[in-house]
This record gives sequence, structure tokens and C-alpha cells, in this order.
Amino acid sequence: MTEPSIQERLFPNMTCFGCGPANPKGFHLRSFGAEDGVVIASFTPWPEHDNGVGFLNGGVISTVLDCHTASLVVQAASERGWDPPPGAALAFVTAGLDVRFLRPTPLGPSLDLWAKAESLSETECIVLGELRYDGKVRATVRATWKRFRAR
Ligand SMILES: CC(C)(COP(=O)(O)OP(=O)(O)OC[C@H]1O[C@@H](n2cnc3c(N)ncnc32)[C@H](O)[C@@H]1OP(=O)(O)O)[C@@H](O)C(=O)NCCC(=O)NCCSC(=O)Cc1ccccc1
Repeated sequence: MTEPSIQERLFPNMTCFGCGPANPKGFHLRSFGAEDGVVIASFTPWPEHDNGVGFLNGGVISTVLDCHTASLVVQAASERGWDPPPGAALAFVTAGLDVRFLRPTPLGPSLDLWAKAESLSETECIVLGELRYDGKVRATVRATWKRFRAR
């Protein structure tokens, strides 16, 4: 897609490995709002992301699910005026990820990411996510996001 992604619009200078536009060696995940509060993205694994038996490594799966749910939380926080603390790039951080690997995930060519909010509040957001390939859900996440306080 040519339009700016959520990440490019809301945190263009972020250096997160998975989704920071400003990390020169990162994944540069690009997520976009769709209908009914859903956020979507696609991710193309690198050959290096092999899990040793020809499928996608589980840590990489967890990273992209973490970062994709982040885009939903950051967009929701921005829309509601839940601003980051002074000097911080983000209003929320991941407090927990419950990832389930339902079936092996091929190394591409391109995988689909989906996310939708379960609940959103100023102190805690819970987001459901899925990684899909070839019409099948390969992995799911229930991500808990908590308000970040700079110290
Ligand atoms: C094995 C199990 C966990 C359980 O399955 P089972 O008890 O046998 O249950 P069931 O028979 O119901 O099968 C369920 C579905 O799975 C499919 N399937 C199963 N085996 C194969 C196969 N060989 N090839 C293709 N497909 C296969 C099977 O067809 C079915 O799909 P379907 O309904 O027909 O479309 C399976 O769900 C799975 O592989 N999940 C993904 C795990 C995963 O990606 N983990 C993360 C990466 S590992 C990592 O990073 C860690 C690491 C660290 C360090 C170094 C190296 C590595």
C-alpha cells in the first residue's frame, strides 16, 4: 500500500526492531486500519527466520504479533488523547503475550496479520491477533498492553 502506515503516521522516528520505521535493520512492519476496528498487515519472512525444520521461527511470529497489536493500541490511544508521558514515544507497553502456534507457518512468500481490540481503557488494552497464511490461522495472540510510565 502506498498510503502511510499507522507506524509511519504515528511514530515515524521509533526504532523498535519489529515496527519502528527508523530502525535501519528492523522488520518495518506496516499496519493499516480496515473495517470494524480491524487492523491488518502483511509480513514477508526472511530466509534467516527458519525454525530449523523449514517453517517460521516462533519468536519471530511472536514479534510480529506483538508489533501488529501495538499498532492498534497506538492508534486507539492517539484517537482518544491517551498521550505518552513526556519524553516517551509510546503511551502503552506490552505486559503479556499469550501466543498459540496452531499449525506450522511457512516462510512466505507473504503472511497476513489481523488484529482487533477485546477491550480498550486508559490503563489497559487487550488485543486479539492472528497470523494467517493460505486461508488458515497459523498462530494467535491475546496481547495485554499497560500504560507506560517513564521513571
Ligand atoms: C505440532 C503441533 C504443535 C501440534 O500438532 P499435532 O499435535 O500433531 O496436532 P494436529 O495433527 O491436529 O496438527 C495441527 C496442525 O498442524 C499441522 N502440522 C503438524 N505438523 C506439521 C508438519 N510437520 N508439517 C505441516 N503441517 C503440520 C497439521 O496438519 C494441522 O494443521 P491442519 O489442521 O491440517 O491445517 C502443531 O500445531 C504445530 O506444528 N504448530 C506449529 C508449531 C510452530 O510453528 N512453533 C513455532 C516454531 S518452532 C520454534 O521456533 C522453536 C524453536 C526453537 C529453537 C530451535 C528451533 C525451533
